[in-house]
This record gives sequence, C-alpha cells and structure tokens, in this order.
Amino acid sequence: MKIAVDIASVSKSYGAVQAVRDVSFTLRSGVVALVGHNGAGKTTLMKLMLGLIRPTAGEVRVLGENPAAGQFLARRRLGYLPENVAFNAALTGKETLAFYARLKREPVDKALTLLERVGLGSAGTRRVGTYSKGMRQRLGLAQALLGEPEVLLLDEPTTGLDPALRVQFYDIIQDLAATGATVLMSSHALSELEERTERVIIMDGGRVVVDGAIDELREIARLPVRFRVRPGPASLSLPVEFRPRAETKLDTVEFDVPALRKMEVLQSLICRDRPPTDVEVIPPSLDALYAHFLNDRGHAS
Ligand SMILES: Nc1ncnc2c1ncn2[C@@H]1O[C@H](COP(=O)(O)OP(=O)(O)OP(=O)(O)O)[C@@H](O)[C@H]1O
Repeated sequence: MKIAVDIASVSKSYGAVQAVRDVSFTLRSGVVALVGHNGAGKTTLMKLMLGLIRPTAGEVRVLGENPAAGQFLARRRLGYLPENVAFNAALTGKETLAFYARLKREPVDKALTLLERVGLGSAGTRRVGTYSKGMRQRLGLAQALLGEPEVLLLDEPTTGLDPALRVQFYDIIQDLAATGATVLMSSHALSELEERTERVIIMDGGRVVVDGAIDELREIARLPVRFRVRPGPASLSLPVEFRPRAETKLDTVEFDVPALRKMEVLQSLICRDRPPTDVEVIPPSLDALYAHFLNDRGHAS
C-alpha cells in the first residue's frame, strides 16, 4: 500500500508558540483519527498537509509532492473540510457546489450528485443562508468529496450533525476509504470514533503522544478490563481484590480486573459448580485510553 502522507520530523512555530513539535508519521489508505485537547496542534498539522503553511523544520509530502510548493499538482486529489465552514449565504447549495467544482476543474453535473449523497438533494435550490448548521456541515462535506479525493482531511466533521447524520457521514467516509482513499479526521467525539477508525493518533502540546490501532493502544496502556457478570440464582463470591463497583446494577456485578489476569478470572468464573448465567468482558474505551495517555503527561482529562 503506497504512502499517501509522509510527515517527517515536522515542527511548526508561530512566533513563540510551538504548535507542532517534531512530529513524524505516515498515512496509507484507511480512516485515521487525530485527537487531542484544544490547541494540541491538529489543525496546524492539517494546514501543513494542505500547503497553507510551511513547516519551521522537517518535511511534509502529500501524494509524493511538497504541498507548499508553487505547483502542487496533487491539490486536485485532496479534499478538505475545515473546522468552521463558511459559505456565501446568498448562493444556493447547488450554486455553491458548482462554484467549488469549477475551482477544482470537476464536471459540474457529476459534482451535483454529491448533494444527493450527503442528503441535501431536495435543499439544493435553497439559499445557504437558510441552512441549519448540520446542513452547512453536509454541504462542506460534499465540497470536500469533490473529485473523489485520494486524501481527505476533515477537521471536526461531525460537529453539528445529529446522531442519524453522523451514521450517514461515517458510511460515506468508509465507502471512500474502501476505494483506497486516505481519510484523516480530527475529532473530540471519542466514543463514536471507537468503532470507525483503524488507527488513532493522540496529540498533546504539539507532539504525538501515541499512535496505533485501538487494540495496540490498549496493549500499551494495560488498563484494567471491566467484567460484568450476571450471577443468576447463585450468589457471586469474589476474591477481595476484585471489589464490585459501587454503581453495579441489581442483577449484575461489575468489577475491574488487570488486563493480564483476564483469562484466569474468566476461567475461574466459568469453571464454577454453578457458573454465572452471563459474563461480559468490556475492554477500556477510547475515552479511558485518551485520559490515561494524557494524564500520564500531567494533564487533567
Ligand atoms: N495563526 C496562528 N498564530 C499564532 N498561534 C497559532 C496560530 N494558529 C494556531 N496557533 C496556536 O498553535 C497551537 C495549536 O493550534 P491548533 O489550532 O493546531 O490546535 P488544535 O489541536 O486544532 O485545537 P482545537 O481542538 O481547538 O481545534 C495553539 O496554541 C494555537 O493557539
């Protein structure tokens, strides 16, 4: 699989502010989440990939080219949805998309089919000034999808979308990733990323704190796993070290077990004379992993 984005020892300072510090990673096809507190450097990294700003040190390559070079031919193969989409309120959705299609030298007819794809088909003739925030966000996504980009950079794309639209949004980007595209999205909505990204890059203070698949992050963090046991008619006696959590529901018992002892505890539960009627083993969530990696660095989560 070819490398679509190559960030090599990249730093970016704005005067005294070090927004990005010695960051290196590569992106191939698939969906990658870029997460971190406000000001962690996520947007700055995306702007570097777009060639809107130049690195203070290091090298950025997107689709084999330097995006800040005068003739960045790969620009047409890039899509970008900024954090705050701003459109001309006087234009209709169709006119807006046609305008961006011409800028990107894409056929306008084909571009307009994207309005259907993001669920704005019937609102295409309405002026953007009358759109809700979610509708503007979807128009922004349609603009970013122009020309079936090979690299799609999305800055907090699901802000303002209701739960049904979020599901639709993830379906669209997963379809695109399935065709071999690279999708990098920054987000604060960790719980919805968990099932939908193959890899997570956590940033803090301009640096990459950890980078990997969620299971790899779990492996590194070694946070306890949660057991949720339905004892059934038999009462559940637990070793003292596994004290039930206070908020346990009436018919279930929940307790935390060190990751390395998961199988041993599971086996001891199942091999009882009267085993529980149900056992759920819940791995640490992305929220918990995020708090763990950032707390390690002396932050409150
Ligand atoms: N044009 C600029 N001039 C000066 N400082 C800037 C500029 N752009 C960003 N910064 C600073 O660089 C740091 C990183 O900002 P950036 O916008 O990349 O963070 P972020 O992770 O995208 O944050 P958020 O989640 O709030 O969008 C912040 O301290 C920010 O104030």
